[in-house]
Amino acid sequence: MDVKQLTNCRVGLMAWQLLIIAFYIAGVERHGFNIAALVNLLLQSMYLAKFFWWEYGYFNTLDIILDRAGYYICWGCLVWVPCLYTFSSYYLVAHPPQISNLAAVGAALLGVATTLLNYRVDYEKQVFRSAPDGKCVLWGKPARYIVANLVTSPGKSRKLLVSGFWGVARHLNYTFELVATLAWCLPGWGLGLWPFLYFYFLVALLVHRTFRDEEKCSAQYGDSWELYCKEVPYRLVPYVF
Ligand SMILES: NC(=O)C1=CN([C@@H]2O[C@H](COP(=O)(O)OP(=O)(O)OC[C@H]3O[C@@H](n4cnc5c(N)ncnc54)[C@H](OP(=O)(O)O)[C@@H]3O)[C@@H](O)[C@H]2O)C=CC1
Ligand SMILES: CC(C)CCC[C@@H](C)[C@H]1CC[C@H]2C3=CC=C4C[C@@H](O)CC[C@]4(C)[C@H]3CC[C@]12C
Repeated sequence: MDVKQLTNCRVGLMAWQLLIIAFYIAGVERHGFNIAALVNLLLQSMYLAKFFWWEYGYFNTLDIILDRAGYYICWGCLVWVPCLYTFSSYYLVAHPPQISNLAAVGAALLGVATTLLNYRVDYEKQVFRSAPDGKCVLWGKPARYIVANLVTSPGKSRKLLVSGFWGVARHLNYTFELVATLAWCLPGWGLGLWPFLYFYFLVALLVHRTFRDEEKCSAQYGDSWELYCKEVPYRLVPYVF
């Protein structure tokens, strides 16, 4: 049995989905139907559906490859995810959204677009890594890549994609994820800072994760990683960071 698949995917993320449905129903029972609360629920449900669609790709990430099934992951997924990740919906139960229907539709469009883009970035890497010899087409052109020698296993190498989104910035999946999260928190606009609690946490987590992931890549690929960073100089937002 895969302990991390059980804690992260089966318990943590399914609790996230069930709790936000319960919070939405509690909000409707208290204050009646509100389109902004529905947008908050539907955007997160879309994000979670996308996660389960892509779940196989998750098995190649830091959480599964690098982290052990210790306190950080177990407590994080069993307690932190159900409490903090659902917080924007929890807050709306006692404080009904104040934004207009038009603003709610705007948030919905932003959320759908950035969730799809987040998926697309992860998908491009998955397609590239599973193509024989890295031969695949991205954005209408054959994918370009750097052959990165593995310092940790001399004689072996892997390919680093420099086409498509992976040629624009080194962690564009995080950038789109942050905007998607902001979009589902927007129904709490005008209710103070609390509805955005998960968004602040995610900014800190993902900025820290860019450094953690790159430390791992630098140790793994050495000079080849430096070369990739020269080709793709920005982490999250081109020309900014
Ligand atoms: N909501 C949340 O709490 C969080 C959500 N996420 C989301 O989870 C998803 C996965 O993110 P994450 O786990 O951080 O990992 P990533 O999908 O960003 O993968 C990072 C790994 O990909 C490989 N890689 C890096 N650059 C390239 C390249 N140019 N070409 C090919 N391979 C490359 C490296 O591994 P190697 O070369 O060794 O294979 C690197 O360690 C994302 O959508 C992210 O937004 C992530 C963290 C938290
Ligand atoms: C205790 C805390 C300060 C920190 C706990 C962190 C963990 C609970 C989270 C760290 C990384 C998180 C995730 C990574 C990637 C994911 C893919 C995404 O599409 C869905 C969410 C998640 C599984 C996410 C879940 C929580 C973490 C493991």
